[in-house]
Amino acid sequence: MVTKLFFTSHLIPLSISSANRFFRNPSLSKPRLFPLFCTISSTLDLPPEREPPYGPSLYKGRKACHQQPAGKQQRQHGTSQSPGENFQEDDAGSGEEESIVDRESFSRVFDIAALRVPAEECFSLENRLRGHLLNWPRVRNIARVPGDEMEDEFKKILQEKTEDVEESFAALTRRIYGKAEGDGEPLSPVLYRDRLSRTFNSSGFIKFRNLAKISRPRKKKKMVREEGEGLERDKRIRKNDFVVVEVVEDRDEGEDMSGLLGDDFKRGSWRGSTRLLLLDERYANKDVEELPVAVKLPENQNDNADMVDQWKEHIFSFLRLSIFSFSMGEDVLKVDSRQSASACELVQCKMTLFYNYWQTNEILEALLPKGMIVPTAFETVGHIAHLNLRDDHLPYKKLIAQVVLDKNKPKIQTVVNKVDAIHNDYRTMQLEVLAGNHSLVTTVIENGIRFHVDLATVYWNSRLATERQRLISFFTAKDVVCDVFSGVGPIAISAAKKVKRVYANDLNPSAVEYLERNSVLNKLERKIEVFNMDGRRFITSIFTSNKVESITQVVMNLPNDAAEYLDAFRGIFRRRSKDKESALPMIHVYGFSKAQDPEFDFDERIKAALLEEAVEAEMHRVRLVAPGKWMLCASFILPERVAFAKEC
Ligand SMILES: C[S@@+](CC[C@H](N)C(=O)[O-])C[C@H]1O[C@@H](n2cnc3c(N)ncnc32)[C@H](O)[C@@H]1O
Repeated sequence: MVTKLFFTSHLIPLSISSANRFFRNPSLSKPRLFPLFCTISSTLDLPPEREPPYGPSLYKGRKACHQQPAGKQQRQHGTSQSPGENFQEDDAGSGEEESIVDRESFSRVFDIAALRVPAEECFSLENRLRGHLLNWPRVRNIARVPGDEMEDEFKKILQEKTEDVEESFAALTRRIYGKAEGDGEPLSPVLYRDRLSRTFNSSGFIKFRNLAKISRPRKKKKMVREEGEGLERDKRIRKNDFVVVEVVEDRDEGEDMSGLLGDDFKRGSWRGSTRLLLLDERYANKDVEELPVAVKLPENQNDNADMVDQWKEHIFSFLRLSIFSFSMGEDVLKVDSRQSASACELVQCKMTLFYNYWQTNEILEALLPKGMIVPTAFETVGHIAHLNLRDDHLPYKKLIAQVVLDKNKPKIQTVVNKVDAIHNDYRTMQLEVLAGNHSLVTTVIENGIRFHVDLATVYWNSRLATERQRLISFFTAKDVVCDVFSGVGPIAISAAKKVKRVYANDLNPSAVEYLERNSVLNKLERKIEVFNMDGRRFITSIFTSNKVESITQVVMNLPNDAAEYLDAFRGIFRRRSKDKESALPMIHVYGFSKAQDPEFDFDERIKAALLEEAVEAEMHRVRLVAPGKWMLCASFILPERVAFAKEC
C-alpha cells in the first residue's frame, strides 16, 4: 500500500562556512594556494530580506547526504552509497581528471508531489494539468522511476479475467520458473537462455557456440542502492543524469517484494506501466484537499461550482491508494475490485538535482566571494576555451576554469587564460592552461573550411570570422589575391576556394607550416603559393616578379603595423612602362585607432606611409577591440602615382 508521507518545511537556506568545502582535494584548498578562500564566510546564505527564489536554486532544497569516499570498497561489498558520490565516481571511472570542485556539495534535494498515472494516459493528463505541473528549466515534468514499466507478458496475464486467477498465476509461475516443459507456452528469452545454460556444462558451449555470447548479460548500468532517512531505494544513475526523481514510500507498510521479480520490482508495477507527473513546487507536501480544483476535478467540470460532491467522489477515485494486493500465502494474485484503468495516485517524491544541473554562473556565484563579478564569457578556438580573467579572478583561476570545463564538455577540453598582452612579432598569445588537457593544437571550422591551429605558436582569432567573410565576398573568380600577413590562412585559404590564385606569406615559420597543412587539408594546395618572409620584402619581390601583372587584391591584416608597410608599394611599377596595360591592385589594409575620429586618423596614417594625398580609401569599422579602440579596414586602389613613383 502506498501512503503519503509528510515532511516538515525544507526550504532552509544552506549556510556554508567556507568555500574550501567545495574543494575535493584538501591539499588544493590550503590557504597557500587560494589565500582568499579563508576569508569567505558564507556563499549560500540569502540576504535576510530576500525570499528564496521560485524555481530551482542552490539557496533552496536540502543538501544530499553523502557517505564519503571509501566508495569503491563500499560498492564492492554492496553497501549503500549516495547519488552524488556515485555520479562522481562514474566520472572518475570514465578517465576524467579528479575535479578540484566538490561536485557533491552542489547536490540539492527537493520535496515534490507527483501524480502517479497510467503510462498511456500521461500525455493527455499532462495537457490537462498544464499550469499545475513543475515548470523548472531542463527538468521534464513527466518522470520515470525504476519499476514503472510492466512487461507486456505480465500485462496480458493481469488483463485476463479474475475468475481465471489460478490459471493466470500458474502461467505466470511457468514463465518465472521455467516450468513450462511441453505445455506449449514459450519461455521468455531470459528464461530460455537460463534453461540452456543449466542444460549444458561448460564444454556444451562448443556445441552451442553462440550460447556464451547470448548468455553474457548486457553490461548493466551501475545500480546504486541507497539507504537513508529510513527509506530504501534502487535507481540507475547515468553519467549525464542531472536529475533523479525517487518516490518516497513507507518501507514498513506491506510486504517487501523486492527481489521477487528482479531488483526493479516495486508494488506499483502490478497496476501496469506508470509515469509520474511532477506537480508544481507549490504543491509539495500538500494534502489532497489542498490541491487545486483543476487537479482534482474531472474534465469539463472545472467551472461548475455546484459539483463539489462529485469532486469529492472524484478525488477518492483519482487518488486511490490501494489497487492490488498480493497474497504470498495463497499463491494467488488478487486484483482489487476497485481497480480502474485510469486510477491515479498522489505520491511524494524526492527530486535530486546534481552538480551537472546547475549553470556556470550559479556554481561560480556560490564559489566566489560575495560581490565578485562572475566570469562566464569566454572565446572558443576548437576545443579550447579562452578566458580573459581580471586580476581579482586570478586567485580563483583554476576553480573558474574547472567549472567552465565541466559545464562545456565535451566540446571544450582545455581551458586557458591569457597571461600577458600580445607583444611579440608573430602575434601569438602567452597562454596558461588552467584545466583539461594541455594540448593547444586544435581544429577550427570556419565558414565550412577546416583549419589546424597550434595556439601556442600561431595567431588565431575566431572573432574575425565575419570580417573575413565580408572581405572575401568582394572577391571574384577572376581575382588573384596576395595575403601579406596570412597566418595559418583563414583569409588565404577561404579566398582560394573562390579566386583564381593566392600568394600567401607570413614571417612565422610555424604559421607557414600550418598554412601549408591547411591548404592540403582543404585540397587547395594547387591554388596557393606559400612564402615565409618579412611582409615588406614579400611585397617588393612579388611585385617585381612576373606574377605582378595578375595580382588584383592585396590583403594586409596586421592591424598594429600594416599601415606602416604601405611604403613598400612606392615605385613597385617603376620599371614598367605606363603605357602597358596593368591593373592597379586593390589594397585592404587593417589598423587600430583610438582617435575621436578613427577613420580620419587611419586615413592620415595611410597617406603618410604612401607619401600620397590622393588616396580614396573606403573605411569599414571592423570591431571595437577595447573601450575607445577601433579596428578598421581601409580599402583603396593603389594610386598610380605611388605605384610608378621613381623614388622609394
Ligand atoms: C594579426 S595576424 C593575422 C593573420 C591572419 N591574416 C588571420 O586573420 O588570422 C598577423 C600575422 O602577421 C604575421 N607577421 C607579423 N609580422 C610580420 C612581418 N613583418 N612580415 C610578415 N608577417 C608578419 C604574424 O606572424 C601573424 O601571423
